[in-house]
Amino acid sequence: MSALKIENLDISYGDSKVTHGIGFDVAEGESFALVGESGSGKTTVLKAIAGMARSWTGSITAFGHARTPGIDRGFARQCQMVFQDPYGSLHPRKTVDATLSEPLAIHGVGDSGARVDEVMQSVGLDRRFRFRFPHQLSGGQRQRVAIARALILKPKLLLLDEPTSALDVSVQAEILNLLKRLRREQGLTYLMVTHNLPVVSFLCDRLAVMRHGRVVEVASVDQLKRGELQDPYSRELTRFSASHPKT
Ligand SMILES: Nc1ncnc2c1ncn2[C@@H]1O[C@H](COP(=O)(O)OP(=O)(O)OP(=O)(O)O)[C@@H](O)[C@H]1O
Repeated sequence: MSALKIENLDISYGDSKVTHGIGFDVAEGESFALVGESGSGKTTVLKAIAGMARSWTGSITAFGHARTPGIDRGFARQCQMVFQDPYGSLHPRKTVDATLSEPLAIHGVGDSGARVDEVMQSVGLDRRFRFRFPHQLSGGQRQRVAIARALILKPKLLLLDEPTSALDVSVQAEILNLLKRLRREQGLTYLMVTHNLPVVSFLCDRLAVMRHGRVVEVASVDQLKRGELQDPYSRELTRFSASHPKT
């Protein structure tokens, strides 16, 4: 079974159609990147999968569960999103404990104290941060909280929207290593939007290249590293990519 299957996905904002017939499959345990030009619709695809796009047609299926438009709690248990800016995505007046307990309460999961402890430990957040507010944390700690919140319901699939681009360079490597370890330890599947091809090489197995709202090529990261992408735009995009990040 695929972890995620996207078929013929057209997403619109008002009268404006942003994506055209998007389709790709992500295997269970795979880390898959969406790359491509700015404005090509990468984040919009993640938002549609996460239930944050109002108007779309086509199909979005995670672990055999077809998403229904709007709130779909069954889908949310399987699939959670981590946003680019951990400061903007965390509620300024909620402590780490409140942020992490909330999804458990919404989904009626008991024993939140133990689960909050467990997830904080898994993302490397010290217990003394539990009752701090976002402004009392560093950028890297805030992104760990955002990742912990995404993991609290034990989803199998994480949607990662530029998860390190808002962070200081020295912190980016820490978060990338954390994501790599979490995937290995918890058997997670990732769908990640990024502009950073070395990050793709470091964390992903395959990639789809998007342009003008369409997927122009799906390739393996090995093909990317060997310079074997076929589509002219993909080749142009990857010309400047080189090595792995030093993590
Ligand atoms: N809320 C919105 N309302 C209307 N149009 C939007 C909205 N969000 C995005 N768009 C438009 O949809 C298109 C795709 O945007 P999207 O953010 O998905 O692109 P992207 O590939 O992720 O770009 P980037 O790499 O710069 O983040 C753009 O033309 C953008 O202007």
